[in-house]
Amino acid sequence: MTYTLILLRHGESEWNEKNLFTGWVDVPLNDKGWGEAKRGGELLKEEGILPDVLHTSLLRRAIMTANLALDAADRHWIPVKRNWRLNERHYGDLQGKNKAETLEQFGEEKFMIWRRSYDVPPPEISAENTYTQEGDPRYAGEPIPKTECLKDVLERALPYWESEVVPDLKSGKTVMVAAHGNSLRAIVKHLDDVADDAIVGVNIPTGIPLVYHLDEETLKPTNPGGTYLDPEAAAAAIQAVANQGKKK
Ligand SMILES: O=C(O)[C@@H](CO)OP(=O)(O)O
Repeated sequence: MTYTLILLRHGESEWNEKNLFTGWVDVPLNDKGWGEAKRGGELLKEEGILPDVLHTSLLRRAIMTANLALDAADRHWIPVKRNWRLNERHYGDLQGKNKAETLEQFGEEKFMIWRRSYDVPPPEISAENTYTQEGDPRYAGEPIPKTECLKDVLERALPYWESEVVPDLKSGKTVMVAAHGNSLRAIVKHLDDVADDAIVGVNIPTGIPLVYHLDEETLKPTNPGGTYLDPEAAAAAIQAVANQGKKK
Protein backbone atom coordinates (compact mmCIF):
# COMPACT_ATOMS: atom_id res chain seq x y z
CA MET A 1 0.00 0.00 0.00
CA THR A 2 1.07 3.56 -0.62
CA TYR A 3 0.08 6.92 0.81
CA THR A 4 -0.72 9.85 -1.49
CA LEU A 5 0.88 13.25 -1.10
CA ILE A 6 0.18 16.27 -3.32
CA LEU A 7 2.69 19.11 -3.34
CA LEU A 8 1.37 22.35 -4.82
CA ARG A 9 3.47 25.46 -5.26
CA HIS A 10 1.38 28.64 -5.26
CA GLY A 11 0.35 30.16 -8.59
CA GLU A 12 2.29 33.10 -10.02
CA SER A 13 2.41 36.04 -7.63
CA GLU A 14 2.69 39.75 -8.37
CA TRP A 15 6.35 39.61 -7.39
CA ASN A 16 7.08 36.50 -9.47
CA GLU A 17 5.78 38.54 -12.40
CA LYS A 18 8.03 41.50 -11.50
CA ASN A 19 10.97 39.09 -10.98
CA LEU A 20 11.55 40.17 -7.37
CA PHE A 21 12.93 38.02 -4.54
CA THR A 22 9.90 37.42 -2.32
CA GLY A 23 10.65 35.15 0.64
CA TRP A 24 8.40 35.97 3.61
CA VAL A 25 6.89 39.10 2.03
CA ASP A 26 3.16 38.40 1.81
CA VAL A 27 2.38 39.31 -1.80
CA PRO A 28 -0.85 38.32 -3.57
CA LEU A 29 -1.33 36.10 -6.60
CA ASN A 30 -1.67 37.88 -9.95
CA ASP A 31 -4.39 37.01 -12.49
CA LYS A 32 -2.24 34.32 -14.08
CA GLY A 33 -1.66 32.83 -10.62
CA TRP A 34 -5.42 32.65 -10.00
CA GLY A 35 -5.84 30.78 -13.28
CA GLU A 36 -2.97 28.40 -12.46
CA ALA A 37 -4.45 27.63 -9.06
CA LYS A 38 -7.88 26.83 -10.52
CA ARG A 39 -6.29 24.70 -13.24
CA GLY A 40 -4.32 22.85 -10.54
CA GLY A 41 -7.60 21.97 -8.84
CA GLU A 42 -9.18 20.90 -12.12
CA LEU A 43 -6.24 18.55 -12.74
CA LEU A 44 -6.76 16.98 -9.32
CA LYS A 45 -10.44 16.48 -10.07
CA GLU A 46 -9.78 15.06 -13.55
CA GLU A 47 -7.27 12.56 -12.10
CA GLY A 48 -9.52 11.72 -9.14
CA ILE A 49 -6.72 12.60 -6.69
CA LEU A 50 -8.75 14.36 -4.05
CA PRO A 51 -7.16 15.81 -0.91
CA ASP A 52 -8.63 14.91 2.50
CA VAL A 53 -6.57 17.42 4.45
CA LEU A 54 -4.61 20.56 3.58
CA HIS A 55 -1.40 21.97 5.08
CA THR A 56 -0.36 25.51 4.09
CA SER A 57 2.13 28.18 5.03
CA LEU A 58 0.99 31.46 6.58
CA LEU A 59 1.41 33.37 3.31
CA ARG A 60 -1.57 34.42 1.21
CA ARG A 61 -0.18 33.22 -2.12
CA ALA A 62 -0.15 29.63 -0.81
CA ILE A 63 -3.42 30.01 1.10
CA MET A 64 -5.27 31.50 -1.90
CA THR A 65 -3.83 28.92 -4.29
CA ALA A 66 -5.05 26.11 -2.06
CA ASN A 67 -8.49 27.72 -1.68
CA LEU A 68 -8.89 28.16 -5.45
CA ALA A 69 -7.58 24.70 -6.27
CA LEU A 70 -9.74 22.98 -3.66
CA ASP A 71 -12.79 24.93 -4.79
CA ALA A 72 -12.19 23.78 -8.38
CA ALA A 73 -11.87 20.19 -7.12
CA ASP A 74 -15.02 20.45 -4.94
CA ARG A 75 -12.84 19.88 -1.86
CA HIS A 76 -13.16 23.40 -0.40
CA TRP A 77 -14.55 21.86 2.81
CA ILE A 78 -11.61 19.75 3.95
CA PRO A 79 -9.76 20.53 7.22
CA VAL A 80 -6.80 22.89 7.04
CA LYS A 81 -3.64 23.30 9.12
CA ARG A 82 -1.37 26.29 8.62
CA ASN A 83 2.13 26.81 9.90
CA TRP A 84 5.03 29.22 9.37
CA ARG A 85 7.32 26.21 9.03
CA LEU A 86 5.93 25.76 5.50
CA ASN A 87 6.70 29.40 4.58
CA GLU A 88 8.97 30.27 1.71
CA ARG A 89 12.69 30.43 2.51
CA HIS A 90 13.43 33.81 4.15
CA TYR A 91 15.45 35.64 1.50
CA GLY A 92 17.18 38.00 3.94
CA ASP A 93 18.38 41.27 2.46
CA LEU A 94 17.41 40.13 -1.05
CA GLN A 95 13.66 40.37 -0.28
CA GLY A 96 12.14 43.00 -2.58
CA LYS A 97 15.18 43.12 -4.89
CA ASN A 98 15.02 42.43 -8.63
CA LYS A 99 16.61 39.09 -9.58
CA ALA A 100 18.13 40.26 -12.86
CA GLU A 101 19.60 43.38 -11.23
CA THR A 102 21.00 41.26 -8.38
CA LEU A 103 22.64 38.92 -10.90
CA GLU A 104 24.13 41.92 -12.71
CA GLN A 105 25.37 43.50 -9.47
CA PHE A 106 26.92 40.42 -7.84
CA GLY A 107 27.66 38.13 -10.81
CA GLU A 108 26.19 34.76 -11.72
CA GLU A 109 28.23 32.65 -9.29
CA LYS A 110 27.20 34.52 -6.14
CA PHE A 111 23.63 34.89 -7.44
CA MET A 112 23.30 31.14 -7.96
CA ILE A 113 24.89 30.34 -4.60
CA TRP A 114 22.41 32.60 -2.83
CA ARG A 115 19.50 31.33 -4.87
CA ARG A 116 20.08 27.62 -5.09
CA SER A 117 23.00 26.40 -2.93
CA TYR A 118 22.10 24.13 -0.04
CA ASP A 119 23.92 25.82 2.81
CA VAL A 120 24.92 29.40 1.95
CA PRO A 121 22.30 31.96 3.05
CA PRO A 122 21.93 35.41 1.45
CA PRO A 123 22.96 38.45 3.58
CA GLU A 124 20.75 39.07 6.63
CA ILE A 125 17.83 41.50 6.53
CA SER A 126 18.10 44.50 8.87
CA ALA A 127 15.32 45.56 11.27
CA GLU A 128 14.96 48.83 9.30
CA ASN A 129 14.35 47.08 5.98
CA THR A 130 10.80 47.75 4.62
CA TYR A 131 10.43 44.05 4.02
CA THR A 132 11.26 42.78 7.51
CA GLN A 133 8.67 40.53 9.23
CA GLU A 134 9.62 41.79 12.72
CA GLY A 135 6.44 42.64 14.64
CA ASP A 136 4.12 40.74 12.30
CA PRO A 137 1.46 39.27 14.64
CA ARG A 138 1.24 35.98 12.76
CA TYR A 139 4.75 35.14 13.97
CA ALA A 140 4.28 36.24 17.58
CA GLY A 141 6.35 34.01 19.87
CA GLU A 142 8.08 32.31 16.93
CA PRO A 143 11.70 32.74 15.85
CA ILE A 144 11.69 35.03 12.79
CA PRO A 145 14.73 34.31 10.64
CA LYS A 146 16.92 37.15 9.33
CA THR A 147 17.88 34.99 6.35
CA GLU A 148 17.77 31.32 5.45
CA CYS A 149 19.55 28.85 3.19
CA LEU A 150 17.76 25.73 2.03
CA LYS A 151 19.34 23.73 4.86
CA ASP A 152 17.71 26.11 7.38
CA VAL A 153 14.37 25.65 5.63
CA LEU A 154 14.68 21.87 5.78
CA GLU A 155 15.61 22.02 9.47
CA ARG A 156 12.53 24.08 10.36
CA ALA A 157 10.14 22.29 7.96
CA LEU A 158 11.10 18.76 9.03
CA PRO A 159 9.68 18.93 12.59
CA TYR A 160 6.33 20.02 11.10
CA TRP A 161 6.52 17.29 8.47
CA GLU A 162 7.14 14.65 11.14
CA SER A 163 4.63 15.89 13.73
CA GLU A 164 1.73 17.00 11.49
CA VAL A 165 2.01 15.71 7.93
CA VAL A 166 3.29 12.18 8.56
CA PRO A 167 0.44 11.31 11.01
CA ASP A 168 -2.12 12.49 8.42
CA LEU A 169 -0.45 10.34 5.76
CA LYS A 170 -0.31 7.34 8.09
CA SER A 171 -4.00 7.65 8.83
CA GLY A 172 -4.56 7.00 5.13
CA LYS A 173 -5.57 10.53 4.19
CA THR A 174 -4.62 12.06 0.85
CA VAL A 175 -2.57 15.03 2.00
CA MET A 176 -2.07 18.27 0.09
CA VAL A 177 0.78 20.62 1.05
CA ALA A 178 0.36 24.07 -0.54
CA ALA A 179 3.57 26.00 -0.14
CA HIS A 180 6.49 27.61 -1.96
CA GLY A 181 9.33 27.02 -4.38
CA ASN A 182 11.97 26.56 -1.71
CA SER A 183 9.95 25.03 1.14
CA LEU A 184 8.79 22.42 -1.37
CA ARG A 185 12.37 21.92 -2.63
CA ALA A 186 13.27 21.12 0.98
CA ILE A 187 10.49 18.53 1.23
CA VAL A 188 11.45 17.05 -2.16
CA LYS A 189 15.09 16.84 -1.00
CA HIS A 190 13.97 14.93 2.07
CA LEU A 191 11.61 12.58 0.19
CA ASP A 192 13.91 11.82 -2.74
CA ASP A 193 17.19 11.92 -0.76
CA VAL A 194 18.56 14.51 -3.19
CA ALA A 195 22.27 15.15 -2.55
CA ASP A 196 23.25 18.60 -1.25
CA ASP A 197 24.97 19.53 -4.50
CA ALA A 198 22.21 18.12 -6.73
CA ILE A 199 19.40 20.17 -5.14
CA VAL A 200 20.74 23.22 -7.02
CA GLY A 201 19.16 21.76 -10.18
CA VAL A 202 15.69 21.22 -8.70
CA ASN A 203 13.07 23.86 -9.53
CA ILE A 204 9.35 23.64 -8.80
CA PRO A 205 6.85 25.23 -11.20
CA THR A 206 3.89 27.30 -10.01
CA GLY A 207 0.40 25.81 -9.72
CA ILE A 208 1.00 22.30 -11.11
CA PRO A 209 0.23 19.49 -8.63
CA LEU A 210 3.19 17.16 -7.98
CA VAL A 211 1.92 13.81 -6.73
CA TYR A 212 4.00 11.37 -4.69
CA HIS A 213 3.04 7.82 -3.78
CA LEU A 214 4.84 6.96 -0.56
CA ASP A 215 5.63 3.47 0.62
CA GLU A 216 3.70 2.79 3.81
CA GLU A 217 6.75 1.41 5.63
CA THR A 218 9.55 3.74 4.56
CA LEU A 219 7.52 6.81 3.51
CA LYS A 220 9.85 6.97 0.51
CA PRO A 221 8.37 7.53 -2.97
CA THR A 222 7.51 4.54 -5.12
CA ASN A 223 7.58 7.13 -7.94
CA PRO A 224 10.90 8.93 -7.22
CA GLY A 225 10.77 12.61 -8.20
CA GLY A 226 6.98 12.53 -8.04
CA THR A 227 4.57 12.87 -10.95
CA TYR A 228 3.42 16.25 -12.29
CA LEU A 229 -0.21 16.11 -13.34
CA ASP A 230 0.60 18.21 -16.42
CA PRO A 231 4.14 17.05 -17.29
CA GLU A 232 4.49 19.13 -20.46
CA ALA A 233 3.49 22.39 -18.79
CA ALA A 234 5.69 21.48 -15.80
CA ALA A 235 8.79 20.96 -17.97
CA ALA A 236 8.39 24.37 -19.61
CA ALA A 237 7.64 26.10 -16.30
CA ILE A 238 10.64 24.46 -14.56
CA GLN A 239 12.92 25.91 -17.25
CA ALA A 240 11.33 29.35 -16.80
CA VAL A 241 11.98 29.26 -13.02
CA ALA A 242 15.60 28.22 -13.63
CA ASN A 243 16.09 31.18 -16.00
CA GLN A 244 14.59 33.82 -13.72
CA GLY A 245 17.79 35.81 -13.20
CA LYS A 246 18.03 36.35 -16.90
CA LYS A 247 14.82 38.33 -17.48
CA LYS A 248 14.32 41.93 -16.41
O1 LIG B 1 11.55 34.89 -4.59
C1 LIG B 1 11.33 33.85 -3.92
O2 LIG B 1 10.93 33.86 -2.76
C2 LIG B 1 11.58 32.51 -4.59
C3 LIG B 1 10.33 31.88 -5.09
O3 LIG B 1 9.58 32.71 -5.91
O4 LIG B 1 12.44 32.73 -5.66
P1 LIG B 1 13.59 31.75 -6.19
O5 LIG B 1 12.93 30.82 -7.18
O6 LIG B 1 14.54 32.69 -6.88
O7 LIG B 1 14.20 31.06 -5.04
